[in-house]
Order: sequence, then structure tokens, then C-alpha cells
Amino acid sequence: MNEAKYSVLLFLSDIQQVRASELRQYIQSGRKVYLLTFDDPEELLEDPILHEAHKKELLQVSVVRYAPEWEQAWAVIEDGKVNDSQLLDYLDQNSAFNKGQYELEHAYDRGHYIVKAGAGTGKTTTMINRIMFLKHMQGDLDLRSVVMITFTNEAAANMRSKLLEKLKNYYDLTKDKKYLEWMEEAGWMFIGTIHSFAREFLVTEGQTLGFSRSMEVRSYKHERRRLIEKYIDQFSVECPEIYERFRHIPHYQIIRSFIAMIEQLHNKSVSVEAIGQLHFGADSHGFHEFADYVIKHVIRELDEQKKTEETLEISDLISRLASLKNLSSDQLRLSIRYLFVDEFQDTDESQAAFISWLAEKYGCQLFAVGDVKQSIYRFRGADYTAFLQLQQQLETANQVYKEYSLQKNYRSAPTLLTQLNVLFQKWTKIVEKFPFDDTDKLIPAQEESCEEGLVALDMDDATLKYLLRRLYREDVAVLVRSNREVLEMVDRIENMGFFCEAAVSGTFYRSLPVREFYLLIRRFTHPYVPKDRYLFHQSSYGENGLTIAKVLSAYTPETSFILDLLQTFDNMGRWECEWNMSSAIAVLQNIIDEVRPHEVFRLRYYNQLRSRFPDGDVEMQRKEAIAKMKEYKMNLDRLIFFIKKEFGDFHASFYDLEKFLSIKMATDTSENERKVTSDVNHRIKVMTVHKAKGLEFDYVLMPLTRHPFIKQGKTDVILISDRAQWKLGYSIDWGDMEFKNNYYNEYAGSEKKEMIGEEVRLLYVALTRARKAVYVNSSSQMNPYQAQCWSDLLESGEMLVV
Ligand SMILES: Nc1ncnc2c1ncn2[C@@H]1O[C@H](COP(=O)(O)OP(=O)(O)OP(=O)(O)O)[C@@H](O)[C@H]1O
Repeated sequence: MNEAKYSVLLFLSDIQQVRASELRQYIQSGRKVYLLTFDDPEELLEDPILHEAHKKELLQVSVVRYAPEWEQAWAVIEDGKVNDSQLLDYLDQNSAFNKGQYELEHAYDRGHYIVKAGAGTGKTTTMINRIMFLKHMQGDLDLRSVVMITFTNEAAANMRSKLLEKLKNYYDLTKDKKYLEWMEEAGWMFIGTIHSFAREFLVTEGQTLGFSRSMEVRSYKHERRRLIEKYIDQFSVECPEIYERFRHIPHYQIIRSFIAMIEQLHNKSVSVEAIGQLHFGADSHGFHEFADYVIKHVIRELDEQKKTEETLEISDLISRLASLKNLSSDQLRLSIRYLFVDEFQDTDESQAAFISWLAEKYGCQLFAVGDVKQSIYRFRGADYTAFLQLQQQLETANQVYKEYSLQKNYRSAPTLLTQLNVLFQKWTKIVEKFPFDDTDKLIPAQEESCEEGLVALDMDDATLKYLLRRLYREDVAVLVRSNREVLEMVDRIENMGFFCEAAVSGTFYRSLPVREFYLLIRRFTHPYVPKDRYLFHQSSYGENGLTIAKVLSAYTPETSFILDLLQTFDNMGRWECEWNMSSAIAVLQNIIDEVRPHEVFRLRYYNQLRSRFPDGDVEMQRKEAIAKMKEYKMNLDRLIFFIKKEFGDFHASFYDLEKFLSIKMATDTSENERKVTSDVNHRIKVMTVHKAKGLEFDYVLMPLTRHPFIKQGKTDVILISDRAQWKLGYSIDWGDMEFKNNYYNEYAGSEKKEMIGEEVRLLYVALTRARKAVYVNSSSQMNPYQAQCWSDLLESGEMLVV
């Protein structure tokens, strides 16, 4: 046995030389084993402990292609301390072993690491493994001094669960309690978005950096809108002759245009001072003067307000931090030893500056990973040159860094990857902003084959139905461009009798249990509004016994016949007596307990399914009805929890609740619906490509591929940085009035190329999510001349690799 603390790599040409007892010993003492041999390890893996370790990735076995010159060789490498780099090259080229990942995981150098690597090459996996390495090697490393920045909250949750799962695997195999302690520590480790990190950072370091103790980070969305209105009015008084030209335009349209401009400035974190110097160019209607006046006044007043209220928006914080160059590291209190950043390609300019600022000031080791070809957040200010900026900033600060790239792809089947490589290379001929050369090629690491690959076909309803019928029990995702298309596809698929899991954010307050609960409240606050009463009657709280035929036959213009009709079905009256005795929340809770709306819903939903799709799979329909019932209950419980949190147990009246809920339903787009995760493998996932980033599925379907890349919006804004000076280009279309300023005319051409580049990167992300095959709606040959929509860039895999 050797002294390794974290891992042992064994290369033994003959598997007979491997002793299972030795491997067991390594694993049971928490050391990961890489085993490489010429032979099939099947027999060895019959050992139950080794089998389990293999499953849990503590034992990685790779079969190496035979080469006589290595026949006599054997090697034991402890904790990545490599003497013979040639051997690793040989193993890398002749097995699934990945030298790049191995070196990054076990890196000892003190400098920073920048990893640019294609899809599915194990960037996320390597980061988790590196944390394991650091923790095993440095006994005193507290995971709380490791910071992991991810791009979205979902990615953060995903990363934390992967880390915890890894630690649990170690515990399961070793039964060493230290792993339980590490799991607890990992629970405290910061894993989150750059915005939530900035918030946490402010709490600890704010005062030292000159921010007041009560400084808070919040959003100023509503104030911004109010101020825009104020300064439009003021402009109309001060410059009536210009305003006159826009008087007939609805106010909300003008406001929207200004919001679009301010959002762009915000995305790029342009400082207040720089906005003071911003150029708006000129247009034929003189709107540039209007915009200059309103935007500069709004930003100035907002800045004053933030100073008085001692608040910041996140972009202010980041732009102010980046300017604190002279701060000494001794003044900082947070302990950060390692800083990991995932999806680095999607950081914007000020975020990249903040990250290099952190690396320099805290003296921590930065490990930034990403893929320029997957940069898809340009609309939010992300800049695909972020890596370049980071490198320049590190160099200016005399920081040493090493660059790595990874090319072996573990996700997709070889057939698919070979086709995709050819396709991506073809794109470079028609898309200027999508560079793809030999170093970008994805090298298949999987051996298992799936011959389907990339399939282009006309995906009309009949074809889609055929595909879904074939694949619905597999891991399938339908990927589309926008949230609107998610809903369109869910509708289309559910009308075919299949079930979907739609990933759309912020829909909690518009979900069925919330809407029906609102109708229940309205039943008491406005019992005589016929429309609401009828909807309530149809809801899971109502009897739902009144048919349209009955309504029509009872019609009379003289009386409010509908209320009379409904009265015969209504048994809510008795609850009204309880009003005076109990609180509104208690009455509503009693109704829920008695009616059990989730069960009523399940029964009705199931019956509906049976009658709509009598030939459908009964078992699947039953499963779906149960899943929907559970979700109904989970979300209703959550609503009650929110209400109690807002009002306490007793004090709210029905009217208070109605007001609270109607505002939430109209405005809240941040709360997500709860979904069940188990027993729903019959559901087809439908999501946008943005949501699918970082995820993988066996099959990817892309039925909507014909949306044009360039869509003229009501207001298009381009922000141009020109030698420390910002210029704002705009194109405005308000229906009966259209104009563009000179900057827009000047830069629209290059902006168009950038937009196409972004759409093509989206398609790259979508296609590389699949493990086995991709089905796309397209003709079998791509358009060799132009790329106006995704289908122009797609073709059948068979055409690609002959
Ligand atoms: N060395 C390896 N051996 C076997 N499987 C691996 C290895 N590295 C990664 N994988 C697997 O390959 C898949 C892709 O890995 P991962 O998600 O880490 O890649 P990624 O580079 O972050 O991908 P993307 O950028 O496309 O989101 C995962 O299923 C992962 O478990």
C-alpha cells in the first residue's frame, strides 16, 4: 500500500496482476482508483465492493488499446504526481482515460486555471472532482473558504447536490464519519450566482469598502418606471415643440422604449458618470433629444435616491467594486481560498472584472471554466470575449494563470458526435461569428453506439406523434427557443394524449390551485358576480353539475337566471355563518379539509382523459392524474404557507386575502410552481435551450426550427463602447412611426452578425444535449448560402458522414 491521500492510478497491462483485495483497501480508506489495463475488467467487477465503487465512480476502469511497446510497462501514480507524461499521453489516446481532466483535478501549481472546453467534456465533473482532491490533500481546508459561482440558481442547486452525492458515495464506501462532517461543511459552502455572492459579500465586507452598514441590495424596477413617467411629463413642459411630435404615441409605448434603453445600460453595468456622458446620436424626429433628457434625468435621480436610501442595485455594486483598485488585502474579512466559476463565457464585462478583482485581492486560486461556443446570454449583457477580458485583467494584475482545454466528450454516442463535428464545421462557411476548428472538435469517449445520430425530417403532427409513441418512456426533451414556444409545444403534445413536464419559471401565482383558491375567496367576497360564480362552480371546490345546455334552456333576459341556477348546486352558504366566529384563513382551511379539492381535481381530470383519449395507455393516464393531484396539493399548501407568513394566523379578512392574491397573480413572476419528481418518467420534458444548458437527455427533439433569427422588435437598442465613451443606437417602431438614429444605421450590420452568431451558439447547445440521437424539423440538406433560421443550418446525419 502506498501513501496516497486522494487517488491512485494503476496501469497494469495484465489484469491478472491486479489484486482485488488491494483495490478494496484503497477504496475503503477513501482513495479513488483509476485502473487501466489491456483486459476486460468484467470478472474483477463481480466483487460486490468493487462493483459498487465502480458505480459510485470511486473506481474508474478503462480498457486500453493494446500496444506492444507498453506490454511490459506498469505504473502506480499517487495523487496525480506524474513522472512519466508519455504514459499518460498513451493512455489518453488509447482509452477513455482523460489526461486533461486528470491533470486539472490534481493540479498543484499555485496560479489560476482557465479551462475552455466544448460541450459534454466534463467541465462540471472536473470541478467537483477538484474540490474532492483539495479537501483530501489539505487537512485544514474548510469548505466554507471555497466559493463556487454558477450562472443560475438551478445550476447552483444542481452543483450542490452533485457535491453532496459525491461525498455520500465516499461515506457509503468507507463508512468514515469524516465524510458526514464534510457533507455538513459542504452545506455551508457558498454555491450560487454572482448576484447572490455579491449580496453576501456586501454583508461581510461592505463597511470596510466604504458602504454604509445598512446598505442593501434591491431592485428599482418600479421606481424607474415612475421616474420615466415623471421626466416625460417634465420634458413635455420644457421642450413642447419636440414633445409635440410624439404626443399621439401611447405613453406606455414610449415608456417601454426608454425601459429597453435603460436595461441595456444596466446589463453592461455602465456607471452613472458614464451615462452622464452617453451619446444618443441623431434621428430624423429628434427623439435623441427626448431620450437624452429622460434617461439622464432618470438615472441621476435614481442615483440620488439610492444614496439617500443607502441601497444599491447589483450592477452598481459590481461596477463600484471593480473601481476599488487600491484596497489592501489585509482589510478583507471573508476567507476565500478557492474560487470556482462555472459557465464563465456568460459573464458580462463588469462581472468578469469583479471576478479578477476577487482573485487578486483575496489571493485565492481561480478556476474558471466555460465554453465560448455556448455563450448564449448576450441579450443580458454577457460578452463572449469574457475569457479574453479575464486573461487581460489577470495579466495587468501580474497574476499567473494556465490555460487548459478538454476535447473528449463523454455525453454523446460516437455516431452523433461524428456527424455534429462535420455539421459545426460546415456552419463556419456561412456564419461569420461561429468559429470552429480542429481544436473545437468533440472526440467521442463513449464506446457504446447508437446508430440514429442526427435525423432531419418534416416534423408535422403525425411524425411527432409517431416519434413520441416510440420514445415516450425514454429520457426525451423537446427543446425550443422561447417560453411561448414551450407552452405551444405542451399544448400540441398534450392534445396528442401524451404528458409533459414544462420548465417555465415564475408561474406559481397563475397555477390552477392558486386560481381556484382565488375563486373560492371571491365566492364569499363577491357572491353575486355571475361569471365568477360560474367559474367557481366549475372549479374543484364547486359541484360542476351545470351543463351549457341547462344554462341555455334556462336563459331569460329578465332575471339573473344564472345565479338562481347555481344556487341549487351551492353548499357554501353554511360557511358564511362561520365568518363571525373564525378567521378567514381558518374558514378557508376548513373548506379545503372538507372538500379536498386536489382529490376532486384528480377524479375529474382522470375521467376527462379517459373520455378524450379512450385508446390511451390507462396506466399512464392514472399515473399522470396522481402526479397532478400531488402537485395541486403541494402548491395549495405552499399558498397557504405564504398567506400565513404574510398575515399571521388570524388577522386577515377575506377582502385582505383577495387583494393580496389579486396583486400577486397580476405581478409576481418570480415564484415557481412545485413539481413532483418521482414516478413521472412518462412525462416528456419541454424547455427552452437556455433552460437546458448544462443538462443532458437521451433524445432531443427540435420541432420548431423555422423562427427567423432577426426579428424586428418594437425597440432595438445597441450599446457601443467607443474609446471610453458610450454610444447608444436605437431603432424604434411604434406602428405609425418608425425611425432609427445614425448609430443604429452605422452598427446594425455588425449587430446582425452578432445576433446570428448567438442563435447559432444556441443551436450548438441544443444539439450537444443529446446522448443518443437528435430529431430536428428540417429538410435533409442544409441551406448552403444563408442562415436565417435554425432549419437552414440542419441536415440529416447521413448526408454529413458518408
Ligand atoms: N472522465 C469521465 N468519465 C466518464 N464520464 C464522464 C467523465 N467526465 C464527464 N463524464 C460524464 O459526461 C457527461 C458530461 O459531463 P459534464 O456535464 O461535466 O460536462 P460539461 O463539460 O460540464 O458539459 P456542458 O458544457 O455541455 O454542460 C456527464 O454525464 C458526466 O458524468
